[in-house]
Amino acid sequence: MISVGEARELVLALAPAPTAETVPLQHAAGRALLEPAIARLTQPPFDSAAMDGYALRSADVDVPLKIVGESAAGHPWHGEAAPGTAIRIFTGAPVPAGFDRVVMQEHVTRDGDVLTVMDAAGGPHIRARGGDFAEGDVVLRPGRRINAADIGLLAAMNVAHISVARRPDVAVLASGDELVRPGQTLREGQIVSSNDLAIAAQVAEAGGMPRILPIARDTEDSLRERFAEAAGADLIVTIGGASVGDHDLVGKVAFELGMQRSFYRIAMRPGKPLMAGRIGDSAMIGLPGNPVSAMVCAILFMQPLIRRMQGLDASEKLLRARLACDLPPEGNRQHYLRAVLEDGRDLPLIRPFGEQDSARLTLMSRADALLVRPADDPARKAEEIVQFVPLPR
Ligand SMILES: Nc1nc2c(c(=O)[nH]1)N[C@H]1C(S)=C(S)[C@@H](COP(=O)(O)OP(=O)(O)OC[C@H]3O[C@@H](n4cnc5c(N)ncnc54)[C@H](O)[C@@H]3O)O[C@H]1N2
Ligand code: MOO
Repeated sequence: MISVGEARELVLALAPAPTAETVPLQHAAGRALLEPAIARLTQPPFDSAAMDGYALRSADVDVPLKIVGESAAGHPWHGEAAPGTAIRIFTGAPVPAGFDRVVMQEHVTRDGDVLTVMDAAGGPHIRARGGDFAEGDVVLRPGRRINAADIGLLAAMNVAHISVARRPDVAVLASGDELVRPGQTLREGQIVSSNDLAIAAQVAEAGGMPRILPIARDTEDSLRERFAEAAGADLIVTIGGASVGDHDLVGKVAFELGMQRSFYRIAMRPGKPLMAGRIGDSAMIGLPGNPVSAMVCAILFMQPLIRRMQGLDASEKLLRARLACDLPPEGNRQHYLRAVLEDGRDLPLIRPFGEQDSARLTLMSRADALLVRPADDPARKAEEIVQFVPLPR
C-alpha cells in the first residue's frame, strides 16, 4: 500500500499536456483558459460620467454657470469647456476635456440655461480613461477556470473568441451483474447502478466530458468489449470489481489488455483498492465499487487529474476547522470521514457522522466536508484544530 500523497503524484503524472481549442466567448464559462487574455482596447475608453447631472470646472462651483450643451452615452459633445460654462451630462457619457467634475442633478438648481450648484461636496464622479484596464494589459493569465465575471471582462476587452483547453473525454464504466439502470423494476439481488451517474457528474464538475458506457457484466468478455468502446478516451474510469473477490475482474482484464499500472492499493479509508495507470493511449483509474469509496477517490484523485489535463491547478485544498467532538485513535490508513460543518467562534466546527459505512450515500449527500485524519493519528479532543476537504454544496 502506498500513501495518499504518493498516489496523488503518480495519478497526476498520467496527465498529458492540455490541447487547445478556440471557442466563442458565450461558450467559454467553466472552461480552462490556455492563453493570456490581452485587452484589445482601453476601458473606459474615455473619461466618463459616473452620475446623471452636469459637467463643469471645479473652479466654477460657486458661480452661476451657462449650460452650453449636452453629452449622453453614445452621443458625445464636441464643444469647448470654457470657464463659466457647464453641460448637461448623463451616466456613461464622455466628459469633455477641461471639465473636471460632474455634479449630481440632485445637487443643483436650473433655471432655463443657468445652473447653480447647491452642494459641491462629493465627486468628482468621473471614471478616468483606462481606470479598469488599458489596451495591451494582460488581464487574465492561463490556468484559470473562466467564471461569469471573466466572461464579462473578456467581452469588455473586445475578445470574441478564446483559446481554452479541450475538455477531457472521460469514459465511465460500471461493472457488476447486480446492476440495472435507474427507472427499472428490480429483480431479486439487483440494485440500481448509482456510481456511474455520480462519477459522471463529478467528471463534469471538474471540466471533463463524461461518456457513460453500458454496464459491464462480471465476465472477462464483457469487460473487454467495454474497454474496446472506451478506447481513445483521455481517461477511462472503471467502478467496482477492484477488490479481491472471485468476480473482481477489472484489474485482471486491464492487465491482459496491456495496462501499465502505477499502483494498486492505497493506505486510505475508504478506497483502499484504488488502482491507476495507463492503458493504450488513455490514463486509467479503477475506482472501488462501494459508492462512497468511489466518490471519495474521485474527489481525491480523478478530479485533480481531470483538472491537470486542462492545465488547471490540481493541488489539494485543505481548510481548517475545530473538532465538535472527541475522536478515537486512527488505524494505519489515512481516513476521510464524512462530516458536517457548523458555525464556530474563530474557525468552523466539524462534526463527523457517527456512522462511516462506505456504502451510505445518504451520508455522502448530507456531508459538507471530508475530515482528514492521518494514518496512526492519536485520539483527539473536541476543539482541537483539524484539516478538511470542502465538498461542493
Ligand atoms: N476480502 C476482502 N474483501 C473486500 C476488501 C478487502 O480488502 N478484502 N475490500 C473491501 C473494500 S475496502 C472495498 S471498497 C470493496 C471494493 O470492492 P470492488 O471495487 O471490487 O467493488 P464491488 O465488489 O464490485 O462492489 C462493492 C459494492 O459496491 C456496489 N456497487 C458496485 N458498483 C456499483 C454501482 N455502479 N452502483 C452502485 N453500487 C455499486 C456493489 O453492489 C457492492 O455492494 O471491497 C471490499 N471487500
Ligand atoms: O475502503 Mo472500502 O474503500 O471502505 O469501502
